[in-house]
Amino acid sequence: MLLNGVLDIGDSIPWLAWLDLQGYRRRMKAVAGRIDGFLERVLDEHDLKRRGEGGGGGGGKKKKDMVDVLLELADDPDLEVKMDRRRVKAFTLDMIAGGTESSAVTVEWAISELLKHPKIFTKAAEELDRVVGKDRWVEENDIPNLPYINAIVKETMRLHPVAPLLVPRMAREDVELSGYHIAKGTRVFVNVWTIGRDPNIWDAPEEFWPERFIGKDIDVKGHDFELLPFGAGRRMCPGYPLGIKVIQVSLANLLHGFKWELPSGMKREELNMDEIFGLSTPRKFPLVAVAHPRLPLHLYNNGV
Ligand code: HEM
Repeated sequence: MLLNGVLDIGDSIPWLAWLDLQGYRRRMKAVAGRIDGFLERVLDEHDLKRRGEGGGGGGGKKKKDMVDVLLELADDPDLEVKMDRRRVKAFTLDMIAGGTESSAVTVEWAISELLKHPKIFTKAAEELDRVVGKDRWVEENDIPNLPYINAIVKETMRLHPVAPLLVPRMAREDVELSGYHIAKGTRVFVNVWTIGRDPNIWDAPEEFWPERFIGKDIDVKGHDFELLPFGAGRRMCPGYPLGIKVIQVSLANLLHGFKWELPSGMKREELNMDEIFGLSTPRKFPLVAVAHPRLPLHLYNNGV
C-alpha cells in the first residue's frame, strides 16, 4: 500500500526512470512477485476443489465464493470481454486492496477525531440510544435514521479521504479547464484532500464539525464535487455502495457498543493526528484507545 503512493522520480522525469534512483521499482517488482505467488496459490486451491467436485461448475451443492465464480467466467468462451486467469487475479487483488484498508482507515480516523471532540461522542450516543435503543446492535436498515452518524462519516471523509489524489487520469485530448490549458496526454491528479480543506468552499475547514452536513444535500456519490472520497465519473469507486455501508454500520456499532477513551493519563491534545500521505492516508501512528461496553453484557456474547 505504501509503495502504491510513493512519488517516483521516473514518473515525473521519464528519461530517468530506467535508473530507478529510489529503488521503488525494484521493491514493487519484489512485492508484486510475492502477491502473485499468493494469488496463484488461491487459484490453484480453487481449481483443485472444482476438479475434485466433478469439474466445471465449482460443485453444485457447495457454496461458491467469488473466486469460484470468476474462474467459471474464465471458462466461458462466449463472454464479450474475456476473463482469463490474469484478470481473475487482478480482480481478486482489487477486492482485497480496495475493500479492506479503505474502510478500516476511515473508521480509525473517525474514532480518532471523536477522541479529540468528546462532545460529538455524547451527541452520537444520544442519537443511537434514541433510534436503536440499548437492547440491540445497529443494523443496516437503521442507517437512514441516523443523520448525525452519517454526518460524522462525511466529515471524516472530508478531512481524511482514503485516496487523497484519487487515481491518476490522463487527458485524452487538449482541453481548457477554468482558464488552464491541459495538453493531450497530460497526467492529471485531482487533489480531494485539498478540496476538502479549501476555505473557499468550507467554513472553518480545519475543524471537525459534523453539523455542517446536517440538513445539507451534500453526498459522497460523486455528484457534489466538493466532497469526492469515492471519486467521480467512469472510474469512480465501484465498491462505493458496499464501502459506505461497511463504514456507517461498523462505526455506528463501535459508538453504540462502546464508550471510548484515551489511555489513562493521555490528554486529547497529545493525540497525534499525523497522516502517512500516499495512495491512501492511514494514521502515521496506529490509534490506541480504551473501549468500555455501553450495552447489556449479554449482547457481547452473541456477537454483532
Ligand atoms: C471505504 C471505502 C472506500 C473508499 C473511500 C474508496 C475510495 C476509492 C477511490 C477514491 C477510488 C478512485 C476513484 C476515482 O479516481 O474516481 C476507488 C477506486 C476503486 N475502488 Fe474503492 N473505495 C472504498 C471501498 C471499496 C470497496 C469495498 C471495494 C471493493 C469491494 C473497492 C474497489 C475499488 C476498485 C476496484 C477501484 C478501481 C476502479 C477503477 O479504477 O476503475 N473500493 N475507491
